[in-house]
Parts: sequence; structure tokens; C-alpha cells
Amino acid sequence: MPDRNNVEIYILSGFLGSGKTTLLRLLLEEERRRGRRVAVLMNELGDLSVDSAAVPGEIPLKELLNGCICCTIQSQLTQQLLHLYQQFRPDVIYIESTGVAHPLEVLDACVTPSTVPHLRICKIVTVVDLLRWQDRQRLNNRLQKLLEDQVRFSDILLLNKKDQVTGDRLEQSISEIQQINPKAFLTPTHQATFDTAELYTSRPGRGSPSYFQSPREQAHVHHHLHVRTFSYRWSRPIHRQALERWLRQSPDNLYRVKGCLRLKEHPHQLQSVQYAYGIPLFTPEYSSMPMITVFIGENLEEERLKHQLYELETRQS
Ligand SMILES: Nc1nc2c(ncn2[C@@H]2O[C@H](COP(=O)(O)OP(=O)(O)OP(=O)(O)O)[C@@H](O)[C@H]2O)c(=O)[nH]1
Repeated sequence: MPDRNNVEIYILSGFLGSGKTTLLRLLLEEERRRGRRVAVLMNELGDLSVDSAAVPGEIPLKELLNGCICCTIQSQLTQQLLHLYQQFRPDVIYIESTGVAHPLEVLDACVTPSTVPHLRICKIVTVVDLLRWQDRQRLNNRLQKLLEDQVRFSDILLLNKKDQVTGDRLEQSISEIQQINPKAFLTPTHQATFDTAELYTSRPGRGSPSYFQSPREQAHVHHHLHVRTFSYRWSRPIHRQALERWLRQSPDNLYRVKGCLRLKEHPHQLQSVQYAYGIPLFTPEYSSMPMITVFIGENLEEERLKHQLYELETRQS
């Protein structure tokens, strides 16, 4: 059964000036009609939040200024999300990331052992500026890659500013973008306006969100995200070497593992585990954290991986 305390999280991504705030305004208006409790988390690169004026005063808003979620202020994002949850118990939180944020890294900042019991990452929506897309060769390689990754790791693609492009060029952009991400829902938009029903419903064939809360494990799975996350709650200490071996052999589409656990070697000491790009790191964790580890990747076979973790944990005891 879904946990009633799960707050829906939507990440709004897209390059600088693509139309994220325009989209946020639209979504807040839609939420007002639906009568849901909403909160917003905004991240700006500078020390002034220009876009926060788009959020009506009655809506709880947290701002992360002076840094990009994915680079400098990941832990602040986690804290702010938890504050929003604890203070306001909203039904939904929209996160507007900076235009240079990598969606995977924003997702990474949202999914931590302390947030997963309360928050449910629903969709990543990317607003693509069609003019910028068509002109992307003028950006440096790193930014071109970022633009493509914003397309790649998205569930809903709004090809915005369609009023600025001609029919043939629109068709060409659609085809290029579909090649990069054939799974996302894609629609050309003006002023980021689209049928928001697409945001709140799972599309057939891509599965609907499901949650597993068995006594044995409490895992939290999102089938409808292109990039998937799930968490695993450990019930006993695990051999460090066995986990390292498992991580080394893990599929390439597992991008990130992080969380807390106990190792057989020091069963009384909580450990933090961090893994990205092939290298696991264990460090003692002195704060009180649940023994939950979070897994992030693309098209992960959650059931199989969870089964392997369960085997790993029980085989050795
Ligand atoms: N022509 C045109 N302009 C648009 C459209 N959608 C948004 N804009 C304009 O594009 C500009 C940038 O829009 P924002 O919504 O502020 O973009 P943003 O992604 O939040 O910008 P940053 O926060 O700076 O990254 C504004 O002047 C919008 O009015 C569109 O469909 N067509």
C-alpha cells in the first residue's frame, strides 16, 4: 500500500531561459484548481531569486541560492525537502532546478535514506527551448552534453517556444530528441502549456508506481520514472567484501548507490556507503540514520537487484 505520507515530487529541468518558471506558474495554477497542498523548492545560481515572484505568497517556498543543486548544495536540498515535508506536509513539491543542473544529480540529491520514507519522486519534466536546441552547436561541448542529458533523463519533454520555429525545423528537432529519448512523453508547446493530465497519470506500458512495504524489507520503487530509484532496508550487517564484489559486478545502468548500513567487520558502527562510477566508499556514520541504501539507475531490474541484496545479506549469516 502506498504510504499516505508520501509527498509527490516533480523535478522541473531545462536549460537557462527555456521556460521552467513559465511551466511552474502553470502547474501552481493547476494545483490551485485541484485543491492540493503545494510547496516549491527553487534553486538559483546567483544570490537573488528572481523567479520566486512567480510563486504566490501562500505557497511554502524554500530557495537555494548561490549554487547549483548538483554541484555545491546537495545536502541543503535534502534538508530543505525534509523541512518542507515536516513543516507543511504538502501533497506535492515542485523543484525548479537551475538551467545548468543535470537532472540525474538533482534526482540524486532528492533520494537519500532520510527522504525516501517520506517522498516519492514522480516525474522529471524537461523544458527544451527549441531555438536553443537548434542552435546547440554554438554551445561548448560540455553544455551540449548537458542539453542532451536533460533530454535523455526525462519523463516528459516539453519542446517549448514552438511559435519561434518553422514546421520543418520543428519536425527535425522532434526526430532528434526522440532518438535520444524515445520513452518520454513529448509535446511541442507554447508558453509551456500542455495537457497536465500527462503529469499526474502513469502511461500504459510504462507501469504505474508501486510500493512494497513487507516486513522483510521496505523498498520504494518508481516504475514510471525513466530513471528509477529504489531503496533497500537492511536487517543485518553485511560483509564488506561481498558488497564490494556485488557492486563491481553490478550492471552499467546502476549509476549511484548511497545510504547507511552496518558491516560484519564492525557491526556496532553505522557506515555510510557511497558508490558512483565503480568505486565504493565506506565511512563511519555518527549521526542516527536508518539502515537504508538507495539505488539510482536507468531501467533497473529492481526485483532482481533486491533479490540479490537479500541473498547477499542472508547467505552470509
Ligand atoms: N516566444 C516564447 N517565449 C517564451 C515561451 N515560453 C516562455 N517564454 C519566455 O522565455 C523567457 C524565459 O522563460 P522562463 O520561464 O523564465 O525560463 P526559465 O527556464 O525559468 O529561465 P531560468 O530560470 O533563467 O533558467 C520569458 O521571457 C518567457 O516569457 C514560448 O513558448 N515562446
